[in-house]
Amino acid sequence: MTSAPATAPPGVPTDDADPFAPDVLEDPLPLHARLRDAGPVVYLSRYDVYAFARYEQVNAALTNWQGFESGAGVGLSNFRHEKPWRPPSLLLEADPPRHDAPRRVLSGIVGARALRTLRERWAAAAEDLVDQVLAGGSTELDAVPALAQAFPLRVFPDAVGLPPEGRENLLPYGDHAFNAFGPSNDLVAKGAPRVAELSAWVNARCAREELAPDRFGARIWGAADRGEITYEQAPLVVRSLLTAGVDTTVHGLGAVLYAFATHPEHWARLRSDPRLARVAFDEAVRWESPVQTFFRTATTDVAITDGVEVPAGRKILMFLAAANRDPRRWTDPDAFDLSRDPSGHVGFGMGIHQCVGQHVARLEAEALLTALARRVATIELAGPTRRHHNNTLRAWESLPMRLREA
Ligand code: HEM
Ligand SMILES: O=C(O)c1ccc(-n2ccnc2)cc1
Repeated sequence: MTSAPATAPPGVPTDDADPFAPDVLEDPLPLHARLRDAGPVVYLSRYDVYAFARYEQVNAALTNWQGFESGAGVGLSNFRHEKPWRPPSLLLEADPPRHDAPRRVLSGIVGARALRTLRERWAAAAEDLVDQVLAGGSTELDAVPALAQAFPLRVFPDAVGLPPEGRENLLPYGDHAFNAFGPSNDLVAKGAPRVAELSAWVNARCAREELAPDRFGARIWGAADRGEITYEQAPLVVRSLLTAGVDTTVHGLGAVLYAFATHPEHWARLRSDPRLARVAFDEAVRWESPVQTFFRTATTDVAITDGVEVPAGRKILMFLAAANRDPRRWTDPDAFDLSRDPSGHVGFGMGIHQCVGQHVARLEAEALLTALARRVATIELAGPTRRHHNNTLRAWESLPMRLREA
């Protein structure tokens, strides 16, 4: 804690922490606890933003789209004052009414009902991948490239209808996009040299002629044929899928694999009842929160608690991960617990912007975990783990693991 700078609002505690500093990205838990304990809202003087770390305030902000808008950007940059690095998202960075039609179209294409036809195909793809990694019997591998990255890249680009060439661009493009929600720090600078090339590749893939028929991408263009969105909007909606669709699930799968590798008793439970795969994934998303933070902008003076308000035009920083471990909301929040009911967690957001891809993520996780549970008796760490730093994502760089075949 430091002395409050001039612009600190009266009655709001101040903290000069840098949530995007390497030591915090390596282990954000102490900062999350400090911010939760400091109060319902904390002024972060370093970035001139208002932080919400408790479940109550994060949930309230997520569901108050009128008071806290996305249209000025959901990163630190305020689009009212700064030019976005790319044309804003028609979903993530839009408010009603502009947000409504793109959202309706996308939820019709990647929503739970729409995915039923993919269930068997993705289950088979997961079994093939597990057969491949277990080819020589029990094995040691790095679960990040071998499973967490390999499986989404095996199923998602095909589901979108992308051509086979260049798919290796998806991960670095998404990594940069998620860094770009944060401050212009070393992580953003690291991605800068490739932004033009990666953006050009992604933008080119959004064109109708690039996309295989009757897949997610082509169906977005089909919605434009029916007048549900315009032909100008269609490629940007495809871009949302390409930006969001890989890095998120890669790190969601990394989180759930790490959770099981460090909780052998839960792996045994999953093996005895593979139906636990879906709740295990949601508990891992609560526990690890692969997407850690998002910003909003106050559209008016918004009252938070008695006498404390966020002034119009200011940015708030919602610590989804801190809310997901708030002892005011969760019993034993730091435990990864398969018996817990994780519903209500904010790892996928809440309200009108709640993750439209959550069903894709759950289906990928269910497919991979079920295939592993069938074939792998024990899963354990087999060496030092390494974090991958990103301004928004909680991620693993390396998860050395030993898989003992059943
Ligand atoms: C573990 C995986 C994932 C996590 C943790 C996650 C998390 C989130 C969160 C927290 C939001 C809310 C953003 C906000 O309130 O500003 C969100 C929105 C969104 N997600 Fe995801 N996501 C995941 C996977 C996906 C996937 C696989 C897709 C695409 C197939 C996707 C597409 C979207 C889109 C388009 C939005 C914006 C929705 C809107 O603004 O109406 N996400 N996601
Ligand atoms: O429209 C975009 O570019 C975009 C949309 C959604 C995400 N996202 C974040 C968490 N789940 C998905 C990222 C980028």
